[in-house]
Amino acid sequence: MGSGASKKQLQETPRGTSEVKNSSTGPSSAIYDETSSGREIGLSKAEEDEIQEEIERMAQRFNRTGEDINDDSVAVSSTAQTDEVSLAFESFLHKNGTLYTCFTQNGTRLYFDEERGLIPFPQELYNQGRFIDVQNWLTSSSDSMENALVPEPSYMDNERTSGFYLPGKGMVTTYIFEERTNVCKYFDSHSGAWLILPLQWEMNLDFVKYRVQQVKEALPGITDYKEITAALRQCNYNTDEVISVYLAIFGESLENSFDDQSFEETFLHRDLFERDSRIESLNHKLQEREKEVENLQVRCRCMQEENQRLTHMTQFLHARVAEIEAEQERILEKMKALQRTPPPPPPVPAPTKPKQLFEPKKLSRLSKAARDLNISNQQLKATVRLSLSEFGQHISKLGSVILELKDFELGSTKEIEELRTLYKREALERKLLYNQLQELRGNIRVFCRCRPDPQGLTLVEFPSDDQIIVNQNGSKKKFQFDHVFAPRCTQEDVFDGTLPIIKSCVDGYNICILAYGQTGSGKTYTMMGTEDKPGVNIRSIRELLRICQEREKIKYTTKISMLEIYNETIKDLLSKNPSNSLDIRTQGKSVTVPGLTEIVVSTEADIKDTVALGEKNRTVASTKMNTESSRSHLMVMLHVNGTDSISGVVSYGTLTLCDLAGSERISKTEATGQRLVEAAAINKSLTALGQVFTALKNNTLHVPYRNSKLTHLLQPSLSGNAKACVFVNVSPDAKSLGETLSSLQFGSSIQQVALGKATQHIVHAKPEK
Ligand SMILES: Nc1ncnc2c1ncn2[C@@H]1O[C@H](COP(=O)(O)OP(=O)(O)OP(=O)(O)O)[C@@H](O)[C@H]1O
Repeated sequence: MGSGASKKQLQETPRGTSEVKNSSTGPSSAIYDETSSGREIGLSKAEEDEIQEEIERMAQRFNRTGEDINDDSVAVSSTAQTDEVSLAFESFLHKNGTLYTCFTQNGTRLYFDEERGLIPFPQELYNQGRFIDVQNWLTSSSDSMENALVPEPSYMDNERTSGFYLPGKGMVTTYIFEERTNVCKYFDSHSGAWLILPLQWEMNLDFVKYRVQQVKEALPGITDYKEITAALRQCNYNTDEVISVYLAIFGESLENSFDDQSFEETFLHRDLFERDSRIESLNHKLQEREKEVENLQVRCRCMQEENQRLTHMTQFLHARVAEIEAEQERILEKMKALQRTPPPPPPVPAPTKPKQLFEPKKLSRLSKAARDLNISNQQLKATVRLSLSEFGQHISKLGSVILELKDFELGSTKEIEELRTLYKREALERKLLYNQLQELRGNIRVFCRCRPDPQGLTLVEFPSDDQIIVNQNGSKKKFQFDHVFAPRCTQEDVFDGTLPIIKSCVDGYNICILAYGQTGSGKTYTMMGTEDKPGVNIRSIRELLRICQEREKIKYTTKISMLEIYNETIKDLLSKNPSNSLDIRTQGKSVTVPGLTEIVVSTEADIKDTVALGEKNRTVASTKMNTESSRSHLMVMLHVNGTDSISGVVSYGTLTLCDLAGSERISKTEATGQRLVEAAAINKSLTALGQVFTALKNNTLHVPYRNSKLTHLLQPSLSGNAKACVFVNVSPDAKSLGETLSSLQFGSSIQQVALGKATQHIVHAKPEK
């Protein structure tokens, strides 16, 4: 291969386009004709030679000679001169982002393949890309290239790392890799540059559309076309890769559906997850701080004790010194007195030798002992004084350490207070998020209420406002609910818990509140309450009336009906003949009780009168039947219909308040006769209720609503149209342990029942003129 390519040759050599056109047939050549935009690059002779030499070197390195290449070539002209090289370099941009630099030798377009060396440019590539004006292309992307050459600041490393919540996987770490991906560009004739095609336009390319469709068919759950296009971009337009990425993240669920709601749920989940981890770390910090303070307090106490001990010791030493001084004084006095004492008168001569009372020897010994005593006393006093001053220093040091500790404790207590406030706020926000999620899913809210025990003996504990622990033979069983109302909670507290759910009744939602539990556990107290402490029934009706009256532009009618289900018969408690039984009628999704009395209420007095009438009839009926009220299910229904005078929207909401009969097992009641019949009826209806919840939880096609009058009547409230809330009432006493556990288990199981997002019952009527 020579280097005889001259400028003249370059000019005379037709542009590569026509050469290929001549040597190629089929559709590829046509495409090439349209797209080629190769440009000759003006080079000096020396540069040409240099390039030529480089090409030769490369060919040799790969043991490829010009002849070898010609053998391989498909479209090489045999008559062409072997040493003629056209230095009209052309750049071919493949769809996959590869840029081929070609040149023409002996009328054949060649390019350098890293594996095979110099080879003819393959025919099949012509319709897989296009020739580009490399200079313009480089100019258009020069900014980014320049940037690429500038070393990135170190913080970029951190910017590339991040975290993200993926459903089913939790928080995952992300890293922005520098990988080569295909980029779809368009030629902007105005600027003469290749620019990145915006995603929205890219979606309209047949090439992309086809692939998006493929992904969509494989994963019908993904509805966002733009998102799929973006994913395709990232995966070099490889549909298989996109599909496997989605499946890896979202799993099989995408093969079914993944609608807006699921996305919303995902985001809520993420927020919830983040909040949980924040709460956890706050909790951790709080615990650490509390431990620190506890340690400090212990240290402080030890120091104070030490201080006290030293003070006592100092006092004792002071006293001892005083004692010694007094003793010394006393001895000295005694000695002086002795020395002063005159010798006694000579005794009456006796036959024996007279004995001296104070021999001089003895006296001098005594005085020596007194001197020694004095010296040792002085030494002792000096030692004590030294100790005392050391003690004093020690005590003052201790005092300042104690002060420091107290300061520190104060600071820590403040910090703990702040942490506690933060913790409470996080917990509250978490609760709000959780509620939103529950709302979205349509989960049944389950509240637990524990009644007080008159004897004060209790087997239950309340570690937090959403947990209850039951102590059973030494082992502890923990249950978690949306809220747990401990015995000290008031009727107001309980009502506040239900308020967010109840309120939406005025906007056309069906709301249902059930009270479940054994006899005497406080169901009636929770729902109906007493004269001075009204329960959820009266309070919620009162609140709904208040909201209705507040909304001046919407005209509301509110009606109450009350019924009782006793031994599988329905009694109208507001009727003049409450003992007459009524039937249920089903029409489509609506379930009604034809003939059921509805009384319009608009004031609190109306509510009280109506509810009192219902209760009176219930008592009359139960007396006639020789039974107790708790042996039947009571349902109070408030129908709230509103008409918006401006928009003409009419809403239909119903609030169903249901005080269920006692859930205790027949065996425990030891019922016989009439009581056995009642217990069997209750058992049947509560079992049916359990079956409905189980079917809903398992998403089965058939939900056995019609297995009892109770579930049949509750169908509209438990079939995805409504928001439902269940109170699990429990007693804390030992003899109710079994029933308490079974009620709590029932509550736990229905917590997972998701009714789906509640539907608003509204119609658009013509607005009033
Ligand atoms: N939280 C509470 N605070 C004070 N008293 C309560 C509470 N819960 C229940 N009681 C009292 O306990 C007694 C039994 O309660 P209640 O009648 O509400 O139970 P119940 O579950 O409805 O029973 P039944 O199934 O027989 O109707 C009542 O005297 C009630 O006033």
